[in-house]
Amino acid sequence: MQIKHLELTHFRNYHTLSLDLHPGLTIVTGENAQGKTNLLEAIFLLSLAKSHRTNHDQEMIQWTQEFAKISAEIENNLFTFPLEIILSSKGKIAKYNYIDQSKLSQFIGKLNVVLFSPEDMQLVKGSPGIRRKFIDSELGQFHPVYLQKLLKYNQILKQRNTYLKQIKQKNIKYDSVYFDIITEQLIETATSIIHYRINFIKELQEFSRPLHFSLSNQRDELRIEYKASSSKLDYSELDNLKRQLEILFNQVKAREIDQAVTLYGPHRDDILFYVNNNLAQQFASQGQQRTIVLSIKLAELHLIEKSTGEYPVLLLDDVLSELDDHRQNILMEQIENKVQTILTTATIENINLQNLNNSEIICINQGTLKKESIQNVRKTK
Ligand SMILES: Nc1ncnc2c1ncn2[C@@H]1O[C@H](COP(=O)(O)OP(=O)(O)OP(=O)(O)O)[C@@H](O)[C@H]1O
Repeated sequence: MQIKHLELTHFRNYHTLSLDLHPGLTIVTGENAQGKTNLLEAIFLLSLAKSHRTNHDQEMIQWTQEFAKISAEIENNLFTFPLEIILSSKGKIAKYNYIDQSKLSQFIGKLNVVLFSPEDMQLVKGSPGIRRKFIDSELGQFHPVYLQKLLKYNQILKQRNTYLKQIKQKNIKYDSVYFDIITEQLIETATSIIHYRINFIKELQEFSRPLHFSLSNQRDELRIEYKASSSKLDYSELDNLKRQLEILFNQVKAREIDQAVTLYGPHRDDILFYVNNNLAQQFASQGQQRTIVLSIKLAELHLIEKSTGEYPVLLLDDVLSELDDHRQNILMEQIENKVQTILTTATIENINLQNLNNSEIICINQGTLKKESIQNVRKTK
């Protein structure tokens, strides 16, 4: 899958932009605050209908403008199609093939991307919420049904927590029949979310393990585990997961009413990373965290290819120059001639340009782009 053409109107510091994209590697370089990340953010938005760095769509509209528009021509194995997102004070319009998609879940994943940005370093040592967000957005991209289930789970969870609060505040009388019904609905949806997540983690582990091993110079073995919110749940026994959840919810009912919150479920699960059987959350160095995240991101490329039959577009925001030559080489081997990649960097000083042939360099200055041939840049380097 690749982006053939991208157009931006009033998007952050781009007043207008019209750009044909190279099918291989594009290196976007420029000083700080010139619009490199903004460009990747626009592409990410076309994939997941939301930004990777803000929850406020209005922030992406160019100051003093009424709307922002991002459109692109995408090519997959079968055909070429247009995607478009318009942001305004009235909300967000997402179009596939020029037709408004009233449900964003129908739009999400038409373009598949994998993004690796400096914030992803939080994946290993940050809060569990960051890891859940990661799993949700990756699964959501190629399993629209997962997104619907997640949406439903969050609605029921909110409804259940509101009910628990109302009981605690004595605003309403406890109705055990009603409470059992919403609990049952919550368990039903939780069961399928956990199934999806565990299968995803298994596949992620399968693909990332050999990548991690070679990235770490055959030194480190990576293991990824999906961790249940309660030690009473055994996720290796998936066949009776629903029953396990029913027993647990029954046991903690009184405590939940007392604390006015839903104590267990996928909204409190986590992912654990182990390197050579040591918990990475506790001990991994900056370099080891980077290697874990890189192997996960590369594994995702293969996972998406396995699931959709095509490699996604890879977006690397300011991460390549932090990698040593060995890791840069493995990354290049993985993407070469098969994954359209757009990477940003403030300087190309630390980037090994010698083996980069199927690529293009774009120099960016205050939202204005200029293409340079790799041979020219190599000469001046
Ligand atoms: N809504 C907006 N309207 C206009 N300009 C904006 C808007 N939002 C952000 N900007 C501008 O975009 C620029 C930042 O762009 P971006 O985050 O892409 O930088 P960058 O080139 O990736 O820099 P760095 O290398 O520091 O990460 C800043 O100059 C900022 O003022």
